[in-house]
Amino acid sequence: MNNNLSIFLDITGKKVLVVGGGKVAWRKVSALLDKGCEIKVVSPKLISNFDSLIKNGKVTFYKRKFNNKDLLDNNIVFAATDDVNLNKNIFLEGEKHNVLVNNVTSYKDSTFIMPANHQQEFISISVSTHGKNPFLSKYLKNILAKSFSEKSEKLAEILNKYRVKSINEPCSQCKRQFWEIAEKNLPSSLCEIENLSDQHFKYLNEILLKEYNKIFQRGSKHDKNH
Ligand SMILES: C[C@@]1(CC(=O)O)C2=NC(=C\c3[nH]c(c(CCC(=O)O)c3CC(=O)O)Cc3[nH]c(c(CC(=O)O)c3CCC(=O)O)/C=C3\N/C(=C\2)[C@@H](CCC(=O)O)[C@]3(C)CC(=O)O)/[C@H]1CCC(=O)O
Ligand SMILES: NC(=O)c1ccc[n+]([C@@H]2O[C@H](COP(=O)([O-])OP(=O)(O)OC[C@H]3O[C@@H](n4cnc5c(N)ncnc54)[C@H](O)[C@@H]3O)[C@@H](O)[C@H]2O)c1
Repeated sequence: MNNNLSIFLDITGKKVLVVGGGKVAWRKVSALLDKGCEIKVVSPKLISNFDSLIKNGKVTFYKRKFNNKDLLDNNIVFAATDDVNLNKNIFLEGEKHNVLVNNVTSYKDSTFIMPANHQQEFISISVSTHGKNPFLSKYLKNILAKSFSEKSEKLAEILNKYRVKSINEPCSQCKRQFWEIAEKNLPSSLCEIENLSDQHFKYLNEILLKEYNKIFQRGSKHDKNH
């Protein structure tokens, strides 16, 4: 087993430093773009992918080697250099100052690791092998991404309607009952979701609406009587 906690972290307003300016640093910066955080890169060299980001102010670049003081003013640091010892040192310094460090050359000397991620409007898919096999994470994520296409988004859209509708309903037992019935009426595999036709979606929506009205009318009577 491992001690990793899977979480989705809101990084709006966070100060993020990427140490290194190669291909891996670029991948990490790409994942951070448009997430509302402040991105700085420190590295003596940079690949040209960074040029436009620096020009349009999305990334602040410091053309020099990392020094330990760089850690102090940041919430999250990516140690993405090709120097294994330096990356480990950045992690150890981060531990001292409670800064979260992702070390791209050692999952053991990291506070957190990045999963392979595929993001859609309603659904995100993240796969990790607890640091053991990033190729496998990427491979599985790509397979899953194909299955989670517009059909699962459409399903999410329908189900979200009932989530919004029921969120302020006082009867939590009714909510549980509604989602149990919903589950019974849903496909039981990704493959079946992919095969849903517009007619199926229409039918599903009709069933859910009928069940919703039945359960919550029953729910309000239940509340009045007790
Ligand atoms: C998923 C992804 C997310 C991302 O980076 O955003 C990610 N690595 C990706 C790709 C990838 N990485 C590597 C290859 C070449 C094949 C191979 O060597 O295996 C490929 C494939 C490719 O590039 O096609 C090499 C590699 N990676 C690490 C080491 C060092 C080590 O093993 O300790 C080495 C050896 C370096 C060397 O030998 O020189 C370490 C890590 N890589 C992780 C994440 C974390 C664990 C994730 C997990 O739990 O599975 C962790 C621990 C730390 C971290 O970086 O967060 C991203 C896919 C993005 C996408 O979806 O496209
Ligand atoms: N975690 C992953 O997903 C993953 C994937 C592939 C490779 N890797 C490993 O990650 C490392 C980086 O890979 P890359 O392809 O980006 O390498 P790279 O050689 O393209 O880039 C290394 C960068 O580190 C910078 N650097 C070196 N010393 C520095 C210092 N003292 N301060 C600041 N920056 C410094 C260099 O200027 C360069 O920009 C390699 O060791 C590689 O084996 C990790």
